Amino acid sequence: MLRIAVPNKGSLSETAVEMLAEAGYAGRRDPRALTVADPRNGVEFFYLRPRDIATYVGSGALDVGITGRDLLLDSGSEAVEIQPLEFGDSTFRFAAVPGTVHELADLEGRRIATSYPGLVGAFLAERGVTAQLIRLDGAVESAVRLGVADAVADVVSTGSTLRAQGLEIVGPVILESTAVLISAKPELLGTATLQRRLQGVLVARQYVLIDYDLPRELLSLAQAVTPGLESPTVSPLADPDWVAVRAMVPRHETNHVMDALYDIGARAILVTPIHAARI
Ligand SMILES: Nc1ncnc2c1ncn2[C@@H]1O[C@H](COP(=O)(O)OP(=O)(O)OP(=O)(O)O)[C@@H](O)[C@H]1O
Ligand SMILES: O=P(O)(O)OC[C@H]1O[C@H](OP(=O)(O)OP(=O)(O)O)[C@H](O)[C@@H]1O
Ligand SMILES: [Mg+2]
Repeated sequence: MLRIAVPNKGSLSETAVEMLAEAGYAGRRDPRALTVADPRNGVEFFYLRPRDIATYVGSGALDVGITGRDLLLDSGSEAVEIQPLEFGDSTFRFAAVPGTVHELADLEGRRIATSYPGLVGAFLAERGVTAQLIRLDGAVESAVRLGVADAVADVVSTGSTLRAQGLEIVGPVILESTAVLISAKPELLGTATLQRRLQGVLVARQYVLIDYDLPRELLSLAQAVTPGLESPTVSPLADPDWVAVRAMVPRHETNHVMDALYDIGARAILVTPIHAARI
């Protein structure tokens, strides 16, 4: 049984659980359950705090896990990132009251509040900056106004939490984070299947199938617009001068592609979602 750690709360939890369901795995019937066995798929799920997942996976107690890149690096765990999962994107930044900090060097000797002291400490040490890290559990943006820190280092998504506390982003990007699959033993039996299934979910989310009919003589023009992954499927129609074409297209390009195909001379252009994929 492959033992898989899944975030039980927080920003990453809902999408992680959805992705696993789309990948055909069993989920929790009881939302408070801490474990779910899925013998048919040869896996067992452990629902854990996202911050703890890298620790469990790094120690070998669990085989793979879903967590944030920032949380992985902060933990100092032995686990490594084996696949980005294309959700839970965030940036990790310093912030301070406008006019007080202009560049990284201005943080020298200052107090920086953060829930990610491992990540921030390593970043500062690599750049030769010595600061006092104030470790807080959350709502770190309040720390400056309340006088326990001179700056903060935290997850930024829209930036509205920072602004509401009278702070602005300062200094370099500490990290671009995203949800990732992590493991300390990626060669373990079953990990590759999990990865392929999750990749299938990503492909199904990113691509659609496009079908259209086309005068045969225009095929090379249309093929340039819809090259597909390998190459498009081209099938004969009853009318020997026409062909039917099928290809995968990035979802966000769908309408541009349909316009371009129509202009070339394609007709009966149909788009359908991909339910599941194994590439
Ligand atoms: N808007 C966001 N706020 C916080 N974390 C986010 C956000 N968007 C993505 N993330 C990612 O989610 C992970 C943090 O999740 P975690 O569950 O620890 O904190 P949380 O979502 O703030 O939940 P809570 O603070 O309620 O426990 C990090 O990897 C972080 O980069
Ligand atoms: O840039 P924004 O879109 O405002 O989002 C970022 C904020 O959201 C998170 O806080 P959360 O609500 O999880 O509270 P916490 O600080 O207690 O973790 C994060 O820690 C930032 O404070
Ligand atoms: Mg939070």
